[in-house]
Amino acid sequence: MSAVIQAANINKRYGRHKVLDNINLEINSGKIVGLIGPNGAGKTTLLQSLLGLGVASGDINVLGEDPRRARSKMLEQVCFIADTATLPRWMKVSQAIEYVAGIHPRFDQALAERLLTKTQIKRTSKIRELSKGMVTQLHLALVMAVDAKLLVLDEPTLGLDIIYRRTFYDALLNDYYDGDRTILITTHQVEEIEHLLTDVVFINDGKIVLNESIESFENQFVKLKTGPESVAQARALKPVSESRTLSGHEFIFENVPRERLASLGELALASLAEVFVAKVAPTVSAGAHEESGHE
Ligand SMILES: Nc1ncnc2c1ncn2[C@@H]1O[C@H](COP(=O)(O)OP(=O)(O)OP(=O)(O)O)[C@@H](O)[C@H]1O
Repeated sequence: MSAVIQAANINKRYGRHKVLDNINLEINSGKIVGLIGPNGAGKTTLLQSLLGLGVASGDINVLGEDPRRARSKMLEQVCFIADTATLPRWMKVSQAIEYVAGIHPRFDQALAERLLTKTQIKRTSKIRELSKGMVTQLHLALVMAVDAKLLVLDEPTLGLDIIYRRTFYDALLNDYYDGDRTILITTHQVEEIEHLLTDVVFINDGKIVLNESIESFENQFVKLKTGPESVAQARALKPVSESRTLSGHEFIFENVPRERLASLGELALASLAEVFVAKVAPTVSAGAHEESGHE
């Protein structure tokens, strides 16, 4: 397995604001990596730095090239869709397809057309006649039809309804991903990508706070559901978060052996969203703890 992205000591400032704070990241081929962080965490800035679209200090190597020196060569093997991507409004859908076919040697026009048949978009429509969600669908169809080694998606399903979001992620996994390609994806809708990721990276305030394969994530974190009788014992084992539910209490633990927890209640897998909230918003869970301490 070879490294597709290697980034070491990446730093970036806007004035006095440190937006990327000594980021180190390595992503191997065949991985589907979720880059997850709250608003303003630095996700887009990091993606842009990795693709040479923004200037950051540090060592960056993407598919064997330094994107700051050989950006066009690197981009031949990369497909990128930004959350702010636009298409010329006067163009017809058919013209947009022909345009990409003309500039991208690895574009599969028939595949793009096939993907569009899963939407309401007509080839004869002008871009300005499409809804916002349909423009995104068109973008995604164009991007997924490019045979790239690395696909970078920044909030790809923003503004899309749940039915199309599901269709898109199904297509990404079943039609696009071949086990060799690498996909780096940012989204706020963590629950929707959880099942397709091989690896997860949490970023907060410009720093990576978690970087694990899903397998090791599932070993590391566990959820305990318990009744009031075991709350004190559970708290003594230092959960990373605690919340009240209708039926009792739920705790998330990090690196606490399951044998120590099993007698306190029911154990379950902790979801990415639950751990994300626990790791990235500790003040919120501390508040929940205080509240539940009154009983
Ligand atoms: N051109 C700029 N000038 C000044 N500050 C910027 C600029 N671009 C981004 N920032 C700041 O850098 C930080 C990271 O922004 P970035 O867009 O990378 O976050 P993000 O994680 O992608 O957020 P979101 O999920 O809201 O899109 C934010 O605090 C933002 O205000």
